[in-house]
Amino acid sequence: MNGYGKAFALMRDAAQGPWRDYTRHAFVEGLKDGTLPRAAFLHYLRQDYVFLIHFSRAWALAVVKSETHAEMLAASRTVNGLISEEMQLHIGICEAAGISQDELFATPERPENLAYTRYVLEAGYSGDLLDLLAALAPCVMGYGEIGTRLAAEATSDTYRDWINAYSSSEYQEACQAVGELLDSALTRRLGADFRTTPRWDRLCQTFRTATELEVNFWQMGLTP
Ligand SMILES: Cc1ncc(CO)c(N)n1
Repeated sequence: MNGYGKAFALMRDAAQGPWRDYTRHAFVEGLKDGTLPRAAFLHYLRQDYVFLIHFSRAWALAVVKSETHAEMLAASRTVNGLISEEMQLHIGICEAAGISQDELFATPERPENLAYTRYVLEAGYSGDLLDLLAALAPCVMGYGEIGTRLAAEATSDTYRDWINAYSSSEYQEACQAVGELLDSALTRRLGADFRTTPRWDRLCQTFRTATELEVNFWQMGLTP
């Protein structure tokens, strides 16, 4: 399961344990077999809507931290995809469940949620595009992997809309574009042998921390 680029595969392999905890979390398995309680799913979705607000801000910061037109284009496309596609999924599912947009927008942010997005934003504020992308990659590609696997393995249609959104060709193409952006940004700033540079280990550490914060986010989802 790959196709999201060279650097992503290396960072994921360096964070194997947390990556497994993230992509195979009990919450994910509940989406797969339909045993996840509806209340937990809706609670998660409301928190995730708030997450996506700050996540979009972090991708907007990637436009600010870009050094080429191609980087700006890739980052701004991701901002647009988040705001015009992914957040619409949340609004639509919540509306169908009787949660109005006003209620959704007024969702109080849980600390696990806040910790994650502000960690990502801080990586970008105090670092360069590489620090920011290392913190952003687990979110984008993790859901890409989860979506692909669940589309193949789901034994229930209960959460099919959610699974379809993240296994869709649009979302998968977005993951591939972010993978290419990560590879090219690394090569531009650190050279083709970016793995052998002093910064590489720190970037892998940022990727690992963001992955651990994803695990906490699923755990929060299980406790409405
Ligand atoms: C917590 C979280 N991580 C990643 C994604 C994918 O964008 C999401 N919607 N929510």
